Amino acid sequence: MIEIIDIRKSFDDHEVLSGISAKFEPGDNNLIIGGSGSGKTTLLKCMVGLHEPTSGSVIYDGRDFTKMNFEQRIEIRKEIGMLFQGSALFDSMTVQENIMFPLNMFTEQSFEEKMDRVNFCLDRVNLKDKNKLFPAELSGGMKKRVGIARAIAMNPKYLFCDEPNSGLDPKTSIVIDDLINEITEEYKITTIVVTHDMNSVMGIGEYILFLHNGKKYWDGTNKEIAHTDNKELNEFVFASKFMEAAKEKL
Ligand SMILES: Nc1ncnc2c1ncn2[C@@H]1O[C@H](COP(=O)(O)OP(=O)(O)OP(=O)(O)O)[C@@H](O)[C@H]1O
Repeated sequence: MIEIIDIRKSFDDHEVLSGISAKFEPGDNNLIIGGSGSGKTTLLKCMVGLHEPTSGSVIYDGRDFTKMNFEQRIEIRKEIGMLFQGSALFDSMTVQENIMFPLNMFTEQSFEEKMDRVNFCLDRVNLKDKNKLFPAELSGGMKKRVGIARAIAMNPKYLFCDEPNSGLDPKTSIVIDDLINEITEEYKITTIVVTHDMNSVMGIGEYILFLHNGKKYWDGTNKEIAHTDNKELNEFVFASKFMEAAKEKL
């Protein structure tokens, strides 16, 4: 479980996160949603240590990450998998080398052990035998799947995904959502997904944290979201005529 307590973040005098608290449970797809500039990516970066919060705490299963020094944080970093926006694969490396990268960085495993893990992860994301391809030879959806394979290579307890569906067609987006959902349940990972994709919200949002202007405006489940009277959330989720009409049936 990851708990964030009263997270604040300012850049110069501009406060972009104003006291966010939430609990993200293992085995659940935890989604952070909100309009552009609402602070989603900044919150995610504060959680993994890419930004230091101005104040507040990030607790990983009882361990206060915010109080740790660089060395102490390494242990938690090893337990974190990240799927970055745009997949962030190394273009000069093959699929296999990309997935092996964290194993080379963080483990003392033999080459055979690492190969076993690479092949297991590739199989898990339905990319068996694609080891030798380079990122330029993959479709957008395949790149995301390689990104997921790399993110789970270290068998993470925590998985962070920053807009996993950006740039994908609706059908491929659902494939990626389903994969994240399956992996989360199967390995009881505490998964946190930053998204603006309404299909994801409705499809896999077991816990949804809605940010607006750097503040927590609402949290709840995808079942509850259609029945909220929160004005800002309604305007965000049901902005399109299609979603407005769909709401009646939810
Ligand atoms: N490194 C930075 N320095 C200064 N301001 C920043 C920095 N990073 C983010 N911001 C500001 O913080 C606010 C929140 O940005 P953030 O990227 O977290 O929003 P977001 O909800 O992820 O947006 P989007 O959906 O467009 O990616 C914005 O006003 C942005 O300009």
